[in-house]
Amino acid sequence: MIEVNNLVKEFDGFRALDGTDMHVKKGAIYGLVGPNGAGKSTLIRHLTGIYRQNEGTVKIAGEDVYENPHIKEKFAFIPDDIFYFMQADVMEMKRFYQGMYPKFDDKMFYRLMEYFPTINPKKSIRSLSKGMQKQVAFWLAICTRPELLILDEPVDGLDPVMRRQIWSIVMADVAERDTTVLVSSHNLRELEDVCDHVGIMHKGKVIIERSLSELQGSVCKIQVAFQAEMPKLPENFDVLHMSNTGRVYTLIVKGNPTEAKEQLEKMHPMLIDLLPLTLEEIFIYELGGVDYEVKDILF
Ligand SMILES: Nc1ncnc2c1ncn2[C@@H]1O[C@H](COP(=O)(O)OP(=O)(O)OP(=O)(O)O)[C@@H](O)[C@H]1O
Repeated sequence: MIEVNNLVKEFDGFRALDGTDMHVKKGAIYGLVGPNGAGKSTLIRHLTGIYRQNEGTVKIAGEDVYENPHIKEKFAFIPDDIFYFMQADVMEMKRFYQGMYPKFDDKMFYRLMEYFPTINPKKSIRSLSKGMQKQVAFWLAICTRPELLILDEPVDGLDPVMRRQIWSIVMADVAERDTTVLVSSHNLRELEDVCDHVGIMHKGKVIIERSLSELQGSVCKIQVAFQAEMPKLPENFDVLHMSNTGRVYTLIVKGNPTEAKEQLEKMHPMLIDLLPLTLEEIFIYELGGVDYEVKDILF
């Protein structure tokens, strides 16, 4: 559904995107993550046709995006800072969307109304809170029946109940219509629950692009305790991080979790346990700690 190849974007000689590649399959829920300034928003602005690239290609459903009005009917975009005609109310915005999106589903609009009980559709958007304005953005976006939903920090500013509500509406749409979702977020905990693919951006490049299960199968956390001191680990053991509380050591190891555990078992530990790694832990260890120095990427 999305094909980005060797994308370069320069601002006054600075390469915000430096040969970015990204591939998102139809029906995927793809989480785009990366530290501040990695280039996520710049990449999204190319996908939504706002920026023209210096080099490379940006395609949605096989078509070039820039200056292609036809492609805009296929996707809905919810940016971090939503733009509305502030004097307009929700009903007026709905009419505006209906004019722009031929597939706008009026019945769905009224069906979804019950999910947004605090929003009075006759009140001007200006008088709604920031979180409520975001709810309206989702409400209208889903009704456009997009093939692709592009979300930049989508649930920022929403309360926990509404976050869950919004995700359940999006997931239902994905299940029913095979919608593709690209979501950029810093909230890794939330992405972990909804995404099936992840792209990690760093310094203008997508440095890792994998299914979540592959990613979780390529680094592991092992807790291990030995009778005496910690023995020397095998030569091929690629330890990204090690900490201990007394004799219990916690190792973050690169590679296949089962194989890593089997190797340690040969050293006759008193205790050994394979623990799941969260996406947040993978992100931090893959990018080499809080300074985000990429030093241990072997993929
Ligand atoms: N219009 C612009 N003019 C000049 N530099 C820009 C412009 N837009 C982005 N940049 C630079 O490009 C780099 C990438 O910015 P971008 O906003 O894409 O990052 P991001 O990954 O979305 O960051 P964040 O997580 O903080 O939102 C940054 O160094 C930023 O300063």
